[in-house]
Amino acid sequence: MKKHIVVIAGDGIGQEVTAVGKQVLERIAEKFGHEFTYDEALIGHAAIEATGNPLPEETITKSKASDAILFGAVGHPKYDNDPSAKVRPEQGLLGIRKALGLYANLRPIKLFDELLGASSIKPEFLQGADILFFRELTGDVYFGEKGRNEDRSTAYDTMIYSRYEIERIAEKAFEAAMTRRKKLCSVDKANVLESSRLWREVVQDVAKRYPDVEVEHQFIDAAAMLLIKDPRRFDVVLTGNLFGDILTDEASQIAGSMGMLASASVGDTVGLYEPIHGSAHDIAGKGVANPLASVLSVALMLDISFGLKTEAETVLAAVDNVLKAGYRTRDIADTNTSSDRILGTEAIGARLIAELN
Ligand SMILES: NC(=O)C1=CN([C@@H]2O[C@H](COP(=O)(O)OP(=O)(O)OC[C@H]3O[C@@H](n4cnc5c(N)ncnc54)[C@H](O)[C@@H]3O)[C@@H](O)[C@H]2O)C=CC1
Ligand SMILES: CC(C)CC(=O)C(=O)O
Ligand SMILES: [Mg+2]
Repeated sequence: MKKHIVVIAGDGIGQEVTAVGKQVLERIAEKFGHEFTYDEALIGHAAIEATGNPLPEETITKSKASDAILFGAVGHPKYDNDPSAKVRPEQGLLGIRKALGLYANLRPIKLFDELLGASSIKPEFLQGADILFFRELTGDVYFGEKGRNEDRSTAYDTMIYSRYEIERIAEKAFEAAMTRRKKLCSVDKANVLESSRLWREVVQDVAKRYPDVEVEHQFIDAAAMLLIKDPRRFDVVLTGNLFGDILTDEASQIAGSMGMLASASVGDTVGLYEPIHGSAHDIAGKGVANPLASVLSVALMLDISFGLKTEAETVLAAVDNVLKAGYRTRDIADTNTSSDRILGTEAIGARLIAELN
């Protein structure tokens, strides 16, 4: 199979983990006789430095012409600590999602058995947890009108959703629930927010077309609590952009670490595959970042964009085997991990490649 992949590594650990993700793609192509070609594109802080723009036009053009995108992360402390910055790396990521119509962000939360001890949640509440988040990605407060009043002493961001935006992501989530345990939890704040009341209304309407799916509605505050109290009660979780962003960082603790959660951003055009984490300034450049979220994002790309199920399963099995052999990056190490098994980003990448031989 011939495929063209654009690699947008971005900032901080985005560079480090995406290098491993790309190596896995290259190894899979070699092993299964596929012809994958690659191009690189700029985004975020790296793009601002080079062009003044967090999302250069060329990045959009290259992305639209590709079969899939492997994305790393954006972000730089310079902007995080400067509230008045006019351009920000994060605009690059929000911009590419909008430009490519990537309205559905699928975030699977699956605990590898070997990582039961890595989570801060007690193992007896975790075993068997398997959740698929559908986070809406191109609407909500991230894209609504925002601004300041004249003397800049008041600021606003608008939480806004249209029926159409809610309906299309809800349909995707219900379709997924039909292939899983047929349970769907929609998360909103309909007791307070008008946009959430529309959200709930539309989800209830879509639910009528899926009578086999057991639907529940939870408010975001309670959902955040239930996720940690009893993660196994959830199958598919459907929610908006902001709530999904927050809940899935929380859910990373079910899988052991932010470095374990992959995602697929899909919609109208080409799919973009990205770890859920950011550029992690605190560990960037130290060679210790966990690249498995990028590798698991590659598995999602092989499966969803290319339909290469065996290849995707081969990647998952390689990750599982590396973990079974006891290798860990330090974020997923626990008291039972011997120090010679705690590896850096490149070294665990090399173990994975060896596993794929
Ligand atoms: N998708 C993206 O590009 C995102 C970008 N950001 C940006 O990233 C920058 C840092 O933001 P934070 O709030 O610190 O979020 P973050 O996700 O970068 O890091 C949060 C915590 O998780 C750890 N972590 C994250 N990924 C890891 C990995 N692969 N291996 C080991 N540990 C990992 C970090 O060391 C940090 O302690 C900011 O500029 C922010 O705007 C934040 C979230 C998502
Ligand atoms: C720029 C942010 C919205 C990125 C983020 O935190 C995410 O998509 O999870
Ligand atoms: Mg986030």
